[in-house]
Amino acid sequence: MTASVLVLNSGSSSIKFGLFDIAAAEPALVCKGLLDEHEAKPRLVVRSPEGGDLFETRREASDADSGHLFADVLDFIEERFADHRLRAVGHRIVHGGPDYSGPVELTDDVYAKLDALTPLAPLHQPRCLEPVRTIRAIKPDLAQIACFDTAFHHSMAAPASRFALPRRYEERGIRRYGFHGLSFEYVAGRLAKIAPQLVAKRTVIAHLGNGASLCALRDGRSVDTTMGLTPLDGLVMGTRSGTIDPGVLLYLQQHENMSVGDVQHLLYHESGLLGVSGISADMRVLLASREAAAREAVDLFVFRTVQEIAVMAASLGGLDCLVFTGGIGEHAKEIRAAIGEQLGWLGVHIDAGANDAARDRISGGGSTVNVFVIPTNEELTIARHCAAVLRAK
Ligand SMILES: Nc1ncnc2c1ncn2[C@@H]1O[C@H](COP(=O)(O)OP(=O)(O)O)[C@@H](O)[C@H]1O
Ligand SMILES: CC(=O)OP(=O)(O)O
Ligand SMILES: [Mg+2]
Repeated sequence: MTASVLVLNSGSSSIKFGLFDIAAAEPALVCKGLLDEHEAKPRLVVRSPEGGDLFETRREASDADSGHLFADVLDFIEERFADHRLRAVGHRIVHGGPDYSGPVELTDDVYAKLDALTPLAPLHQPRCLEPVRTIRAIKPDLAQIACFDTAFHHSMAAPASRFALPRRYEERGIRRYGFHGLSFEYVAGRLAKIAPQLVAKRTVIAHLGNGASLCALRDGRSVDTTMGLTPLDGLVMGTRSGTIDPGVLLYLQQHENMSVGDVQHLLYHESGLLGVSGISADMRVLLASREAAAREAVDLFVFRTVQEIAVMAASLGGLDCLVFTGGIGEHAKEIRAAIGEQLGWLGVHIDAGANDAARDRISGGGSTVNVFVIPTNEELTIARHCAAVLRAK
């Protein structure tokens, strides 16, 4: 029997999963898939590592909570990969709060602590935790392991981690945590393989997806990031505002008759690319649109990303390396080109041909900053953590 782990990656716009063989030191992908809840009949798709179709099923909307779809995934794996022994399910958990700087087994106590962090990631935490409960109900003896978006940033110290609030709030855990850590960890590892001479250099990784954030790294460790207590801070995102004058929130509540819940909904679900364009949260749609408002939303996304890259460079005292990742970072060459153009003053020069090809290094000869595109792999990071936890058991 081959030992394997199932990895679930619940993001704000997608639920991805992967089955990994963990017999060797490096986990090997056996199959991957997607739970697509956006269509009328939610769909489960499973593919081979090369992308070939292995399995697809749809559920009637009335019968389509993701619990049922997770049960379908487990059934499929048991049937199709009968020679595998599933040792654990690894979960991407967005918020780990102050307590977790590494992966941890999901006991009832841990689950309760993570559930209590829901107000700090209302868009994500319930989606991350729901499959834990479903799988516990179906397979109570199967180990489940939490891997946190926040863990990679535990190396971040004051002043980067601090808000300018009275200190008693920091004592209660109100500080900057940062997210997308599983992605930053993977990309930093890949960069160390592709360009080992750059590990000690001043690096910014731009994870630009539906959620988006930057990480400033020194010696491969996070020293600053654009997200804070919640994944609402920093860059413009699909439906999230990113950094906003806190006075706006007070004004909306005091003078626009909005409740706290209304403001939360506005900032998490109605803002960002969707709010500014009035068209879509999807960068592909905006880039293809001829509407002025679509262009303006894209311009604001680029402008804020450029500004924050400069902020990260200030935290590092300069910039030697810039890496693009995430759905937009990996696929939207127009966005990379626009960001590169506006960062010329910082020594960034992106080669147009290399940018089109989008493989590894995309900086031109005259660039003092090494620019890369590195596709992220949060699932593999989780599989590695799970394998390490199981080995230590
Ligand atoms: N070819 C592409 N061109 C431009 N944007 C793209 C392309 N492919 C994906 N994207 C964008 O990537 C974003 C989703 O990023 P992704 O990292 O997959 O999301 P999530 O944060 O849910 O994991 C969407 O805005 C989507 O439009
Ligand atoms: C933390 C976060 O924003 O995640 P995602 O990009 O999956 O929305
Ligand atoms: Mg994501």
